[in-house]
Amino acid sequence: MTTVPGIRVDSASKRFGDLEALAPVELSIDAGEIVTLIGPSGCGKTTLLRMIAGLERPTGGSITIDGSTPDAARKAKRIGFIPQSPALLPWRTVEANARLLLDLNSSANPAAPPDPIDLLERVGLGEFRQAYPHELSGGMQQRVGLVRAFALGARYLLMDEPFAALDEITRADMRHLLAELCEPTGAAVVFVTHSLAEAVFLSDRVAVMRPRPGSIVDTIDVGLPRPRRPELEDDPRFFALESSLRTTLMSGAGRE
Ligand SMILES: Nc1ncnc2c1ncn2[C@@H]1O[C@H](COP(=O)(O)OP(=O)(O)OP(=O)(O)O)[C@@H](O)[C@H]1O
Repeated sequence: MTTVPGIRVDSASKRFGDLEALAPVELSIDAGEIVTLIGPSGCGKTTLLRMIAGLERPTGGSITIDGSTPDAARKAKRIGFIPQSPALLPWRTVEANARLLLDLNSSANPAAPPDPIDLLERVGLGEFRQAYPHELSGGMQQRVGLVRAFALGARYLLMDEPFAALDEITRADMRHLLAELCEPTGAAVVFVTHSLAEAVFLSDRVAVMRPRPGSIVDTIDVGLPRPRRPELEDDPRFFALESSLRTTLMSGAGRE
């Protein structure tokens, strides 16, 4: 059997009753690529992400991950899903929360996943291993959420506005941290956001969406070298890309 590597969204569409949430969408994401979905509220970003995660079934078309169904990919631990709120278990310590997905998925991942303790050190939470979630700030909790997802060693990480609830400064720290974590693991990321800065800083490509019905109107190649460092946000190329993405977003929403 030939395996098609990466995430392939082939004319996938979604209806909720009478509502056409997503018109047929085409999207290909290669191994190791970081792709952002951006667009106004209600354009179907979460719906598309949930279909890729196998949490919603497309009404039409198909989605494959390394040649298998999203459901099979999730069961094989190829996919990690990171929601807006990290939903840590209050009765488990930081370290036990970081290990949670490993504990729930007893069969070993074929690719040796990174050690959660090392990851906690890398994200600056080494001293908080024995703390409980209520003792942490929102940004620290989301860092535990990232560690928990990366510790699973999944090849594909699907993130639904993971930093939306954080203040601007913490949010910037988090995107810098995420970019750093992605490099050694080589994980591909599909990242949903409303933030132009997050889209430009993190992505290899940005898929711009519009609503009624949800669709991808343009895909922008960011073309900046990786690894991305925080200084990039002072680079004129960063501002130029942010501005061009804003224009595409406004015209996609019919506001030009
Ligand atoms: N389970 C559901 N049942 C019915 N309608 C739904 C369901 N999930 C989403 N929708 C509808 O589908 C459309 C797309 O929703 P979705 O949450 O994917 O948009 P979004 O782009 O992620 O929005 P936001 O940026 O506000 O999170 C919306 O009109 C929404 O009301």
